[in-house]
Amino acid sequence: MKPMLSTDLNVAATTVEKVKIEVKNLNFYYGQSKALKDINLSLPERSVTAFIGPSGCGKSTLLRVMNRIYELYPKQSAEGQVLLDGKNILDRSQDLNLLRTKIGMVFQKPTPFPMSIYENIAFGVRLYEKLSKAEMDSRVEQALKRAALWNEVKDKLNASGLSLSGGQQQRLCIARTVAVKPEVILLDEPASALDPLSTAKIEELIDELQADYTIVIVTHNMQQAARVSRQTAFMYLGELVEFDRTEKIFTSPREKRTQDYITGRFG
Ligand SMILES: Nc1ncnc2c1ncn2[C@@H]1O[C@H](COP(=O)(O)OP(=O)(O)OP(=O)(O)O)[C@@H](O)[C@H]1O
Repeated sequence: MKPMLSTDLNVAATTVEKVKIEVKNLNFYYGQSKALKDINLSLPERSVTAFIGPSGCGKSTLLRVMNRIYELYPKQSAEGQVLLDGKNILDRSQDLNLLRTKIGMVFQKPTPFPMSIYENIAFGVRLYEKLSKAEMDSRVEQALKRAALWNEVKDKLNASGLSLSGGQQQRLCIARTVAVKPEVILLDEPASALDPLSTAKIEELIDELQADYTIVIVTHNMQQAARVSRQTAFMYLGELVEFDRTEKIFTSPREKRTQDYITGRFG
């Protein structure tokens, strides 16, 4: 357990709390092009952290490093460390399957599998655990309840996941992520394709989930960052410009570039 120090620039909290993810001297490359420049930040456990900044500043790249999804693509590489509970997940000896059970990810566009609502959830669980039918039924129900979708789908668990509305599909994807019992949930603009009502539901859900999970959200929407997160990282041109408590970032940021961005002067 590593305490956060309130004197450090990259520290969001003033109280001592457990750091879940610590990014150290992280650089990221798409081929020759450097997309992340010496990023350092510590994310506290069981709270929501938002990444904000203008298009192309590296928010999604930073999120994608956190579960090594970039490794699926040739010519993408990371240098430095991302420590999950003190262990470097970028270390090749780390088991990728185990990592993916610990760190789940939800994408901008809802991506249900072309299978039933029930199977959308059971499929991922089966990859990692052998459960009886009753146990699986219970896991599916719990996950759907957690994602605030149970009441809407409990009578049609055999219907296709694709038959749901966009907002319901996104909650199904969150249920699918929650069902494998991760420790961290990465959300890449999870509400940007949704209407205001569905967006509000997703935000409520994020608020509830932070009691049990460490959540990182990339968002273009500054009001959303202000509503859902406890700490916010402002990025610009691949650099982490400022990281602090969300209230501080939005009311009295330390850096002029942050001030200019949050007041809409660029971006
Ligand atoms: N697959 C890729 N190949 C090459 N360069 C890429 C690739 N994906 C992203 N980049 C570049 O890396 C930089 C950071 O992109 P990234 O998608 O992380 O930004 P972002 O802040 O999430 O942007 P947005 O808000 O528009 O999604 C940009 O300059 C982008 O052009």
